[in-house]
Amino acid sequence: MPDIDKKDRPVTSVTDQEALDFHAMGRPGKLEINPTKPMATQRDLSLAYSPGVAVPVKAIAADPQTAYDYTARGNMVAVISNGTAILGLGNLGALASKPVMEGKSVLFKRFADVDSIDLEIDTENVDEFINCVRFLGPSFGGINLEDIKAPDCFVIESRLRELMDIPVFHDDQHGTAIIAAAGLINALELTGRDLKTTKLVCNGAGAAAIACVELIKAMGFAPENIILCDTKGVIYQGRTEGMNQWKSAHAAKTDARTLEEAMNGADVIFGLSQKGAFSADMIRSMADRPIIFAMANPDPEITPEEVARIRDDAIMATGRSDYPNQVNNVLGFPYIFRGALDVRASTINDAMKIAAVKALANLAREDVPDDVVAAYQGNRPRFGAQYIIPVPFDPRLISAIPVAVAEAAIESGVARKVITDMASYARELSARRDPIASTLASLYERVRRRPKRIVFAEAEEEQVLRAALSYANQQLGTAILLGREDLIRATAERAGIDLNRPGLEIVNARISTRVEAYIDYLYARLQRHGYLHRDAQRLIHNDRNHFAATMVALGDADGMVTGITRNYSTALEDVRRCIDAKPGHRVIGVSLALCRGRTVFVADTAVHDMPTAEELADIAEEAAGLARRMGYQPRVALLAYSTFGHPSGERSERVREAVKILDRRRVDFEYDGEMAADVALNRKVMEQYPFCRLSGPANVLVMPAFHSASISTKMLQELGGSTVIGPILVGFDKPVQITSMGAKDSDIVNMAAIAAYGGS
Ligand SMILES: NC(=O)C1=CN([C@@H]2O[C@H](COP(=O)(O)OP(=O)(O)OC[C@H]3O[C@@H](n4cnc5c(N)ncnc54)[C@H](OP(=O)(O)O)[C@@H]3O)[C@@H](O)[C@H]2O)C=CC1
Ligand SMILES: CC(=O)C(=O)O
Ligand SMILES: [Mg+2]
Repeated sequence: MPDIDKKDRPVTSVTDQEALDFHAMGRPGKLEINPTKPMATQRDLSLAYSPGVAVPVKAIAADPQTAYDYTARGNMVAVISNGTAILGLGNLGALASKPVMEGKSVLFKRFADVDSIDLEIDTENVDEFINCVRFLGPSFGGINLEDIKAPDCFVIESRLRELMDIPVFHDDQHGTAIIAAAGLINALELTGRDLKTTKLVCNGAGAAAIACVELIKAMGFAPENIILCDTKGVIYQGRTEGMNQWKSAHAAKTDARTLEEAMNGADVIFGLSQKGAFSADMIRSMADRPIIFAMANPDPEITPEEVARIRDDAIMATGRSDYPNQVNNVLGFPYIFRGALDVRASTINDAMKIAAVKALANLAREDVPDDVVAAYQGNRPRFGAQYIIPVPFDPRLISAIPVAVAEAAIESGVARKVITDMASYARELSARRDPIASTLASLYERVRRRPKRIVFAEAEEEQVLRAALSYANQQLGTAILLGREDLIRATAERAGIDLNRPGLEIVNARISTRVEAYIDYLYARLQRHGYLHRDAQRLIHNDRNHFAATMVALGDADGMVTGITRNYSTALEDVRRCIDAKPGHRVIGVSLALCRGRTVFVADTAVHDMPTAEELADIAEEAAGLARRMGYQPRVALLAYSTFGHPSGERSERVREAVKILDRRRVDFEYDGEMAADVALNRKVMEQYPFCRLSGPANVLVMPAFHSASISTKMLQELGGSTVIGPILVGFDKPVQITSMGAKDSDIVNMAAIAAYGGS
């Protein structure tokens, strides 16, 4: 008998006390509501409430579609339950279902930026429930029904679908069916099975089970190969006990009467019933390489550890987050509603569900990005028995699934808004989840229009190769992979990266025909700085940063990215030996801090330790230039601990002097200082200085020294929940970007895109 494999143990687990503490800490529960408009002044109140609010009221009365423009309806989904089938815990009532419903609402927001509110309706009467929900249509863009027991859920959903003109979707039915079907397609592929001949048993004949069976039949699974079981055993033709019309529709022609008999020789078992429903003997009796989806929550019908004790050839999935292969509707409902809302679909139909199944199944077969690896304790999942379905933290889900759903809605005629440019819709979707993506979206777009050749100086490293591949895949240009070809190929092989795709080009420094030209160039630059010809030879032959930077200097590449294998200042010195500052410019580092929808440029976060007044003025100019190139109107604050002379002090003197230098230079952007950070960033505090020349809160902060720049950006990141991009190097004559050591592939590709943009 096989040992319990380490891979089958939960990757995390929580105690009951931890779960209670988590829900109780801070503000109890998991949800709060935040306004989207300022509500600070008398004028704000006049606009948001009386009298201003009357204007959209009249507009909506005249044209109901404008509710999507003037209210939150179009992005708002209600999660509604009566608590009659809470997970696999049974009927514990409406109130007890609230933690699950709050959880679903939070997942809507977290994964797909859909606003959502939970509504627990305290009735088990089907008509009362329907009457309660049917009149809520004006409030929501969609209704997500949850944890309502069968068969009531079937009646409730179908009646509400008739009565309401927005999507009504019972998640336990269709969400579960979509994910299970996607996992099943991949598990069949991995075990070499055909949909038409595979034998499947489904334990449970409630909401989730009936929908799963219906969906896989619609996708081509042979009805005669499926047996459903419930608490009374096999649902066979002619059975009368505990039946309803939904079970009857799937009654099997079989002699099997118990789950045990049904599972004997079965290829696939779906558990949508209750904890512990599968015994060791049942699992033992299944066919070779069985597919076991034990999806009951919170505890599966059988655990992966138990299965591993019985046999080692199974593909095993559960509904839980702490085992591999989580077949759970969390992978579906946020993204399916996202796509449906974005095209204002009147319903979620079969075409949209099947599109979601295919998109999910396909995604699991692709290489995963570092963000997923980071979310899963450094394990990189690869398509196989332990990874048949994407993981919930996969950032690609937000663009892959809604696009497929929206396209299917449009094609099947249920969309009330048509999206014509799906590629740009996919980019908008990524930006919804990732503030970096949204900030850099227009930059990426510009690079796509004028693709660039960027040299990835450390291409023997796996994350650099992934970034290069992503750079090429995103049509940003050609990624030049610098390194020893045999090592690059070995890394690519290990990572499953195909180097033969267009947009990737290997440059082997050792055999490049350009080596002599690069040595001559470098020797000419360094000979009066203590370097011999053989030193230049050594740097070009042995050092990737010098080779890459010289390539860029001599125009063999448009830009470079490096930094993974060497600390920042060393990499910067390497580059500086090969490339100068642009005439009249100074090389500095600017970090972008993204916090609650606000972007602030902070400088200098890379080069100058204790800048002089002259240098501070240069830093202000360079940072303002970058802000402008990235589409912002710069408002530059030169920061200090004091504000306009108070309290006076020697350290602020340098900053005051820098402002005077900018005055003399007659620069063409707004700037002022010296000022404290709250004056710079808070309109109200700034109003105490009516003479301040900034027209609004600063978006470029010039720090008095490197230590304050570094400390403040790191504090913003750790305490303020900000996302920080950079430092971005500006001022070099040729585009060069340096990442931090250990940067993820997505960080590297952002830096490569910024380098490419620098040359645009
Ligand atoms: N992983 C996922 O994403 C999801 C998992 N689920 C899980 O599926 C299960 C069912 O949920 P749902 O369909 O919403 O609930 P329902 O109440 O609608 O249905 C429950 C079904 O399970 C059957 N059942 C209960 N216990 C057993 C048992 N020991 N043996 C055989 N059948 C049994 C019931 O049989 P009978 O008809 O005879 O009463 C009924 O048919 C839950 O554990 C839930 O957590 C649900 C949705 C999503
Ligand atoms: C996951 C889920 O919705 C359930 O178990 O009911
Ligand atoms: Mg549920």
